[in-house]
Amino acid sequence: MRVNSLEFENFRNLEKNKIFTDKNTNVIFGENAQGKTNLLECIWLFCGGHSFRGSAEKELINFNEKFAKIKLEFTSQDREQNAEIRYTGNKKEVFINGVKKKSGASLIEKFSCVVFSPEHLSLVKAGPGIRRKFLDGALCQQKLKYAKYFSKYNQILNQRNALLKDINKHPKLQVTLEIWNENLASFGAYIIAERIKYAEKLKENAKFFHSGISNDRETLDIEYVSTIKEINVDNLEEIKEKFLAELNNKLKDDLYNGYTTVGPHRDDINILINGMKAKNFGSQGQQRSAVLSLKLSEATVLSEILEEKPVLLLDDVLSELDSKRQDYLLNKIDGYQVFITCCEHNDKKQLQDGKLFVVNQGRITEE
Ligand SMILES: Nc1ncnc2c1ncn2[C@@H]1O[C@H](COP(=O)(O)OP(=O)(O)OP(=O)(O)O)[C@@H](O)[C@H]1O
Repeated sequence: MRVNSLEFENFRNLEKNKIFTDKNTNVIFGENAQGKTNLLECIWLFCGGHSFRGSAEKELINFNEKFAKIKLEFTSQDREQNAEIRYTGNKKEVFINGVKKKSGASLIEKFSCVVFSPEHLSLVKAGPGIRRKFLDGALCQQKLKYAKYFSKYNQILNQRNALLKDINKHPKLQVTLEIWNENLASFGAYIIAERIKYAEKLKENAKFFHSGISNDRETLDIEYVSTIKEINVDNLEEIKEKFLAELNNKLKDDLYNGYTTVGPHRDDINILINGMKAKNFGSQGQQRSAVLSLKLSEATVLSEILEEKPVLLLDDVLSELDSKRQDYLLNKIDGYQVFITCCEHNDKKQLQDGKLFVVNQGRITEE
């Protein structure tokens, strides 16, 4: 998959323009607050979702204007296609190959990107909730069944937690707990198995990318850590039984706390560099490299599903990385079209092949 050109009018601070992109690497260079991230965001919106900065649609329109228009010409499955999004207030109209679509969701099947933005560093730095969200987000996108089971699991979990609180006041209610345990364990077993399988795939690819970024100096490992032990992903019935046993073991704790203390909602993934937890022992550069490797790995797994490589949008990845790591990101990610922002002159000089776009107060020029 690749972007051929991008056109925008009244989009954030970007001056009306049409740019023709390189099929491999595109460096977006400029000082702070010039519009580099706005340009990546503009491409990202064609994936059908919302702004990766969580902005409302009307915030995408230039402060002084009433509408914005963005247009993408891209190649997917060897076919040249185009998509256009028009924003008026909080209203959005989507056109694919000139045909108006009912909703933005129709873009999802047409165009895909994987984005890295500095907020993704929380994958290493923050608590387990962010890492679970990373796994669940990817799996919900890949498998409808996962999305359904995940939503069911959370409903049942909320109901079980409410019941735990009620039992403290009305102990007779405890007999009704069994049915919630049974359901929680059924859906939970599937979630755990799918997450472990996905984490395994991520691990293999992330190892490969991290060894490239670090010039073979570091080994990255990812391990799924479950509150349910010794799991065989091919035996859902067995996982369910183990989950049920664990729910019974922890019943006293759960009643005391008023919430469920075991299950996939309490699981995590460990991200290890050279065998040590990146969160506790990794340098800034190592943590950034680990997250990048994870995101590149996510893109590889997605490529297998799409049978085509998604476009990579890398926002502000080069800072805190030494020149060898930067060289890998600028010149050695094979087969992907990459858009990468930077604000240091030395960083852009490392680009061996591809296009360089300079952003100055929203005006984009090709150098
Ligand atoms: N709707 C809008 N209309 C006009 N300007 C906007 C709008 N939304 C954001 N901006 C402006 O865009 C600029 C920020 O652009 P952007 O986030 O792309 O910066 P950047 O070049 O990526 O900077 P940095 O290197 O600091 O990350 C800000 O000056 C902001 O005021």
